[in-house]
Amino acid sequence: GFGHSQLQAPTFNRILCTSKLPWKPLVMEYSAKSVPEDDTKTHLSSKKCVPCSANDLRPMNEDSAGMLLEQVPGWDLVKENGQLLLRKSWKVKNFLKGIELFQKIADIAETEGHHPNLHLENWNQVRVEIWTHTIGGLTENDFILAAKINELNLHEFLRKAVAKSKSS
Ligand SMILES: C[C@H](O)[C@H](O)[C@H]1CNC2=NC(N)=NC(=O)C2=N1
Repeated sequence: GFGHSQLQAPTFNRILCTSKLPWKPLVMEYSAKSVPEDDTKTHLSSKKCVPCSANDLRPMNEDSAGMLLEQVPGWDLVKENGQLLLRKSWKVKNFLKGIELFQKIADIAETEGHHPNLHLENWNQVRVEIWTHTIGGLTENDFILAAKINELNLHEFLRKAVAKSKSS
């Protein structure tokens, strides 16, 4: 087996917040067009990703991301090289289950037109990272995709849930 430490983010990544922690936003408004203002009560998983064009999307700030993070349990908010992203890890039963999980996630991504980075390492460690590449940051699209991935029934794929890192 392997220890939890191997599943944690590399040290140069700063985990800002996990969705299990309560988030106390200092700023109660979403930034600019990252999140439509009249739309904040609709559950993310029932929304649709919008096309990502740098013209009308701006990356959301940490406070906004922290608020939306509450709606995507198990996802971490990570800052990497000054850029925010969403990350979630699972330990799958075997390599092929990892590939099958990728296919399920890919189906969602293709339907939404929004795509995560998929990692399968050390035969059974799956890590999914999501951000909006076109703008180099997080938009509501990323949280919508994370919420839809959360709706997958992963029972047949998982060995057991990967423990979250204890530090934050
Ligand atoms: C037009 C279309 O929305 C873009 O090409 C999409 C496709 N999927 C994408 N996925 C992600 N994660 N970020 C993007 O910027 C992105 N761009």
